[in-house]
Amino acid sequence: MANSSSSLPPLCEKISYKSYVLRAVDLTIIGLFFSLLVYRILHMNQNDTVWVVAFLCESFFSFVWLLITSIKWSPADYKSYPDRLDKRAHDLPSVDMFVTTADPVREPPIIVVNTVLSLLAVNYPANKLACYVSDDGCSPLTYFSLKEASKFAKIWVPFCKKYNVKVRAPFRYFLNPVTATEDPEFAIEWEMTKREYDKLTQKVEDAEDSHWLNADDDFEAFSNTKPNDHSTIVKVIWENKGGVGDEKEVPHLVYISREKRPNYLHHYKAGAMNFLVRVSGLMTNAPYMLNVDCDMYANEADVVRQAMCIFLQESMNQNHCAFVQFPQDFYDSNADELTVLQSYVGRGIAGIQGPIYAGSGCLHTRRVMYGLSLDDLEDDGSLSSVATRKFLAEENLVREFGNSKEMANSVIDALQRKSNPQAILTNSLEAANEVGHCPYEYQTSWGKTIGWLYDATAEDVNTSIGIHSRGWTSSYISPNPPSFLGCMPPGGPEAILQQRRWATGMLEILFNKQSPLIGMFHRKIRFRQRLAYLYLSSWGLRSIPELFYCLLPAYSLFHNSSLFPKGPCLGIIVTLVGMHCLYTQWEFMSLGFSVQSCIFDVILKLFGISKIVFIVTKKTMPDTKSRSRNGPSQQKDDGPDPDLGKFEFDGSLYFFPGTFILLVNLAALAVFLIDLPLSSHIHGRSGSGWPEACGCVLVVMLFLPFLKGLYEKGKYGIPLSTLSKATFLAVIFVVFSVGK
Ligand SMILES: O=c1ccn([C@@H]2O[C@H](COP(=O)(O)OP(=O)(O)O[C@H]3O[C@H](CO)[C@@H](O)[C@H](O)[C@H]3O)[C@@H](O)[C@H]2O)c(=O)[nH]1
Ligand SMILES: [Mn+2]
Repeated sequence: MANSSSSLPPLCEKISYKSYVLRAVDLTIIGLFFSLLVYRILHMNQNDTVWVVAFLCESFFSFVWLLITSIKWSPADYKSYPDRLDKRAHDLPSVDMFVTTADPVREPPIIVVNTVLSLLAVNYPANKLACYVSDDGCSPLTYFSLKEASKFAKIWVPFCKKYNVKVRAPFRYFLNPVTATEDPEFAIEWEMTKREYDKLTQKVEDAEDSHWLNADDDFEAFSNTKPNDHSTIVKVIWENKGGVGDEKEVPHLVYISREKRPNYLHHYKAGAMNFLVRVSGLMTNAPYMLNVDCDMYANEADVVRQAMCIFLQESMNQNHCAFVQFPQDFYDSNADELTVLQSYVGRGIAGIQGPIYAGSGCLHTRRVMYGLSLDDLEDDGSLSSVATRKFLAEENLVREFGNSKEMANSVIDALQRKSNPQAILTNSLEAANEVGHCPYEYQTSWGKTIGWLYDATAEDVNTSIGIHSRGWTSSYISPNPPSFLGCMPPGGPEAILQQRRWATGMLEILFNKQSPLIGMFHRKIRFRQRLAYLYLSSWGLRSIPELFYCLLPAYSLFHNSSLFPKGPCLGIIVTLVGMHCLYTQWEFMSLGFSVQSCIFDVILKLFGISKIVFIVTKKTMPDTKSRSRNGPSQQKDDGPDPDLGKFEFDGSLYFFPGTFILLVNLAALAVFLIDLPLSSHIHGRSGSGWPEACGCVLVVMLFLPFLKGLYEKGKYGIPLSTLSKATFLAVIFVVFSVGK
């Protein structure tokens, strides 16, 4: 492992992005919020309900801004130097790589195949890697595709290593044709590899509607199964037995699907992750575990080495890093908001106790996942005597990790940092099946204190709090080019469904036993880290004051009451809004995004809160095959897709609040403009006026995609049913606000 001589240059460096200008801006905004609140309190008795509601909303926004300022105060991340790794570490630690998939329709197997291939081909000793795919869909098609992929891997992996290919997901790699200047030997191999990849995609495509299933014994396990009703399936697709030539370059590949029965809780992805942890523990028991969603391929061959730079360096510094998180980047452009959020908020949190685990693109340490606290370790990283007694006693092992002797042994090895992988993977098949049974976790600590935690749909943030609460830190590295790329649903129903799942999942955390609200001052989580979790978990709640605030300007116009301060104090709110807009614009633009993209941000946040199940988001990929058939000459002139980034609507209730807000504000503006010539005579100084009208204009601008949706047709237009319901409610709203 790492050699501790300190004369060598470090494997990684912490980079601080502290900026006094940004701090000043953040503090000024807090100051403005504060003045506004004071003004509202001083004038409370001269104004009516609007004033009180505005005061409440603004108090909430001020609090959120306080949290944001605390988060962004000292941003940092790590830069790693993978080139230095070979000199430092003679024997790199092994890594188990996990991929989760759940639905062969929403997550087409060819996407899973590409992710798996990109992992099998990473730049790391093949005998130190193993790839496990968990399939919650129990799909023979996925299994078949992976089998075919493992054959192609014997061509693909050596090809990538020979030519030092950067992007090792074939569907991305083959987007760029070979250029004429390339070495002829390379060109021939490129053509050959591409042909094989095309064959693979063809086979996967054809398999969708063929009936080979019954003919092949290997698929027997899948007969008469339903995704939510079947026994455990564990299949070693490819075992790296050392061997010679190309074969020894391909790491192990294992397909697993845990038992499911309709009357058992399966805990979605977290349940799948815990099964992955157990099966890999039985088979290879690597000290590190990389996990990605099935659409997140490794975009950079050195990913694992980059993370190792942190782990191996940290262990020398006694810095106790539990996991290394890469940012979630996307190859389709539906995720601008998320990218911006990660860049500022992500790095901010990374500078406190370490980034929050984001569910994908992360390397975890197995020991930490087995529930260890920082206190359980001696300085040299071995278990303390108290921890040894606590964790390694046989009855404890059974109680915590379940009733499997093999599992208990593998846990002991892992906690004591002895890797002891199985000489022959298939020897562990029986034990692996056993730990996949529905009742296996019953009354154990899986999902409670061990592994991925269960009591929230946002299992990532929840698990992350658990780790930070035990005193561990984590590290964030965001190399350029990005290490992992995934896909995001386009703006519209799919995106809102996803955001709603996130919002509710995080809200569950606010109220579960790990809540950042309770126990603010005990446990080993740092205070500002807790504030960061509070910011994230209360994210969904923000929609309520935001919704009210969007209706206030219109209400005040109808009701002729003033919403904003009068006279020079109006300057407070103008500066506040102006500064905030400019600031957000700057954040987006400095990362190279357009102005429009930040508008989606606001809109997507305005939607519902209720309990929700984990509906897997739909994944799509660019069509490499049709491109290649057109020949390289036509590749470049694919103009920009005119529908790209357009907002889609459907008849669901999600679009109702947005449409309603838009209509109310448009109506208020219309009334204001008609009334304008008269109003100066009728209304006194206390009523509403231009500032409130400007407020309405601002709201309409925020809802620009909805405004466009009023005119567009088809899926880009707001459906008539939503429109009529929203109109109906808007009329009631107008009558109510005028009448009082
Ligand atoms: O019952 C389930 C449901 C989902 N998944 C897998 O979980 C992953 C994430 O699901 P996806 O629908 O892509 O959700 P996203 O919203 O895109 O995922 C983000 O948010 C999730 C939490 O809400 C995290 O788990 C993810 O890692 C994070 O990328 C996918 O690989 C799924 O196959 C399962 O294995 N079993
Ligand atoms: Mn996803």
